[in-house]
Formats: sequence, C-alpha cells, structure tokens
Amino acid sequence: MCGGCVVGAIYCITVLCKMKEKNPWHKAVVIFIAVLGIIAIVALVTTAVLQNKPLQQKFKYGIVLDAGSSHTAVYIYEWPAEKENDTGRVKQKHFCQVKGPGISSYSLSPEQAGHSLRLCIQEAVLNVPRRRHHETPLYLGATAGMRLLRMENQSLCDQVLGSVEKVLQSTPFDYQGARIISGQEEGAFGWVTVNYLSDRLKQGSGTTGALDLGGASTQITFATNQDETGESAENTVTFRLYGNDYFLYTHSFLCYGKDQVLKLALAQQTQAGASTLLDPCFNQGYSTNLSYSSVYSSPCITTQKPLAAGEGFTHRGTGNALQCQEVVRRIFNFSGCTFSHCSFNGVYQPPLQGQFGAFSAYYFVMNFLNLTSDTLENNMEKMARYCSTPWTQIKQQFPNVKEKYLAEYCFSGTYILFLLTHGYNFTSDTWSNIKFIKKISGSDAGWTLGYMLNLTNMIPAEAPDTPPLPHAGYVTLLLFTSLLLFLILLCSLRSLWVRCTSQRQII
Ligand SMILES: O=P(O)(O)OP(=O)(O)OP(=O)(O)OC[C@H]1O[C@@H](n2cnc3c(O)ncnc32)[C@H](O)[C@@H]1O
Ligand SMILES: [Ca+2]
Repeated sequence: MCGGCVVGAIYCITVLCKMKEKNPWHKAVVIFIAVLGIIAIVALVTTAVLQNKPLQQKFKYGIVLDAGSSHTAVYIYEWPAEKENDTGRVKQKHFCQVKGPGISSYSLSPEQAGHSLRLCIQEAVLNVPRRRHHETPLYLGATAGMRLLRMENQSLCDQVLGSVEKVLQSTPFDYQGARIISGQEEGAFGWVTVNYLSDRLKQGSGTTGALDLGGASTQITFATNQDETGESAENTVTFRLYGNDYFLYTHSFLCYGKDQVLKLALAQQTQAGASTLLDPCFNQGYSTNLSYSSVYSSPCITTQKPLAAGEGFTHRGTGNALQCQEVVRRIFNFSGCTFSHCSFNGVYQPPLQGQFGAFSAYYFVMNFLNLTSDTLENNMEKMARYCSTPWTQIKQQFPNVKEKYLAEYCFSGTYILFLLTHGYNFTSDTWSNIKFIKKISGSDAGWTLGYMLNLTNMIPAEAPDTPPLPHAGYVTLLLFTSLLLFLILLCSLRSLWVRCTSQRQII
C-alpha cells in the first residue's frame, strides 16, 4: 500500500513536471502531495500500532475448594481472558481459610459441613466481578479426610457431600461439582501446579517433583522414564502438555499425613494399654490426657483398643530424638517388596529423579524448625536439640504459636526426616534437591490449581502456534519500512525537481 503511494506520487510529479510551464500552481501541488505522503505514512504506522496494542485486559476467574482432612480452603484464580492457554498466566487472586475443621469432621451433623463454607463463599462473591459470576467455574475436591470417612461410612460421606453441594449450588457461580479426588489425582495435579507455576512445562525437560504432606495422606510425584512406569500401572499417570509427553510416578500414602501418622504412632505405643504413655516424640514436661477412642477410632488404626485399657491415658513427653526415630521406624514396613525398588509398605517407587518441591505440612514444620536450608546432618542435630528442649522453655520461646502445633513439632519433624530419607530414599547427597516451598510466584503450591487447569482444558496437549514476530518486532519493522519508503519518496521528488529545473533551463 505504501509502495503504491510512492509510485503514484512519483507519477503525479512526472506529469506535473511536464505541466510545469503551463501551471503556475505546480509548487503548491508538489508540497500538497508531499504532505499527503507524510500523512499517509503516519496514519499507516499509527493504525499498525493501535491495531496490535493489547486491548484493555479482561480477566476470567475460577474457584476451587480444597476440602482437606484438617481444614477447607477456597482458592480464587484469575487469568487474562485472551491468554488462556499460555503457561504461567493463571494466578491466585484470593485465598480464604474456612473456620473450623475439615468437612469430614461434620459426619455427625452433616448440615454444618455446608454451612461452614458460607463466609468464604461470601468473600468469593466479593472478589469476583459481578458480571463474571455466572461464567466462573466452581469446583470442590475433597481429599484424604473424606476418603477415610467413605471407608468408614459411605452414607455419612454422601450426606456431607450433599450438604456442601446444596450450599455451592446456591452460589451465583457456575458450580461444576463436589467430589472426592483420588490419591493419584491429588499427586499428579500437585505436580502440574508446581511445574505450571515455575514455567517448566513448555520447556519439556527438567521438571520438578512434588511432595505434599497433608493431615491424613501424603503424596510423592515425579517425572520418570517411560520404562520405569511399566512395573506398576496404579502408580503411573501420563500427560501430554504443550507438545511434551510426561510419564509420572505418583503414590499417595493414606494414613501417612501428619495427623493420622501420629495416631499410628500413639496406637503403636499404647498396645500394652497402660494408663501413662512416656513418649520420646514429645518434649520433656509435656503432659495431657487423651481418650483411647480418639486414637483407636480412626480407620487408619487396624488394631483394637487394648483389652486392659481404661477410658484414657496420660500422654507424657520424654523428649528424645533418637528414641523418637525408633518409634517412627515402627510405623513403616520395609519388608515384602515385590518390585525392583520400593519406598515402604511394599509400594513400588522408581529411583528418585531431579529436583523436588515439598509443600503443605512439609513447609509448615520444616520452616518452623528452621530446617529448610541446611544439610541433612545439621537438620538431624537441630531436630535433636528441639526434641530435648523442655516443654516450659518451648512454650516461653514461642508464646504465639498454637500449642497443638508446638507440642507436635518434635514428632512431625522426626517423621518428615525419616519419611524423606528411609521412606523415599533421599540421601545426604540428594537432600539439597528438596526445596521446601509454600508459594511459587505468589500462588500456593498444592493440587487445586492443576485440578482447575485440567478441568478447564487450559493446558493444551500441543504447543500453541505463535506469530513469527513478537508485537514489538512487528511494529519496529513496519516503522523502519515506512521511513525507508518515505526517504525514497523524498529522494525521488528531489531528483524529479532537479530534472524539471534543468529541462526548463534548456528550454
Ligand atoms: O491433604 P489432607 O491429608 O486431606 O489434609 P489437609 O489438606 O487438611 O492438610 P494441610 O496440608 O492443610 O495441613 C497439613 C497438616 O499441617 C497442619 N498445620 C497447618 N498449619 C500448620 C503450622 O503452622 N504448623 C504445623 N502444622 C500445621 C494441619 O493441621 C494439618 O495437620
Ligand atoms: Ca491437602
């Protein structure tokens, strides 16, 4: 188009040049054409810039409720509408922690499960623009607490899900269902979240494994070679994302979350039915009364409450890390592996590969104990020091930390170190491959984002086509070409002018 302008202008000037002697207005017309040329070029460049300028960003939203065993959390995600399929574009906009325990704890009053969500739902209504409400998908995924309730009592489990469903259906959002997700989904979507947020999926290699420690279950997930996944189909998840194939190893250990594993340890230590339990995993001076039923009523505990036992027992700390390790060791079974490699309890696990992100309770506990950036050996020493500190001193030192957490850190820290090393086979050399994380680029690490990305088809199987030039490159090229054409126009005008003048002199 610009080339056409220039050729046209040159033609006009040639004609004008011939008409020169007859027309006294020739100079004004030449200037007029030159100005028109400049205006045309400016208009062209302006149009190109404006046409390609990103429109004012419109955002879309998605809401996921993480109905965990210990609590429910509501995550609101936000992304630019026109960049839906780009990796790293979806961000956590808002987070709301539901007051009270997880929904599985409402099995005796199921109506309360739905009711407990109301405040966070109200927050969500305020945090998503009203005009987007009807098109904002809303999902609820329940994890290990509800898996355990389902094992215990299917009917109560259905009533609790029905109660949350009733509340979620009455929201202005596009409710997409409440369900108990499988352990494989929990592990695999945690892996998707971590790798999506760290922008690793488009690169196709060097992904990060995901370690999630909840209250009732724990997951390990990492990419491995295709031949490693052949041994155990139930531990394999495959994804094709942005044109790359991923073969994931994943396993969820039900009952090995932080709260249930403590019950395993307590049950293991109270087999004799004594009225006092001296527990090396709790600080010296710590003492509380526990009922036997609070320990033995969990479906994770397969042994019966000891016959000789009364209603309850006194749980007393002795604070000894080495003895605590032995207590923890007894809740793992390292025999009976029928595969080439196992983690524990006869579960297949291929050799560990690559870096790992450890989140949820891994982060809470290791961060509190200051064990996130040291060697394994130093962490063992720090752990021993924490366990041997008297309870009164611990309480004085951390007056603002919830007492239940404080009391359990010796046990939880010892369990985490044992699980990662003896359970999953991390060594002193590979310890530094684990990063204890809470958030990545402002969004929480966890399964919820990966779950939503999957259900909304926001991660394409094939890499989307990208324009050959980025926007800035395209505008620069256009500007440069226009300037070049403008210069050619000026030169042509000048040379024609010179020719006309010389012809006039000859005449
Ligand atoms: O995945 P599931 O097993 O269903 O459980 P969850 O989703 O409820 O589990 P979380 O990751 O939210 O929490 C894991 C555990 O960490 C505990 N926890 C939360 N904040 C903590 C903190 O600051 N210090 C220590 N423990 C904490 C919490 O009570 C749980 O027992
Ligand atoms: Ca969880």
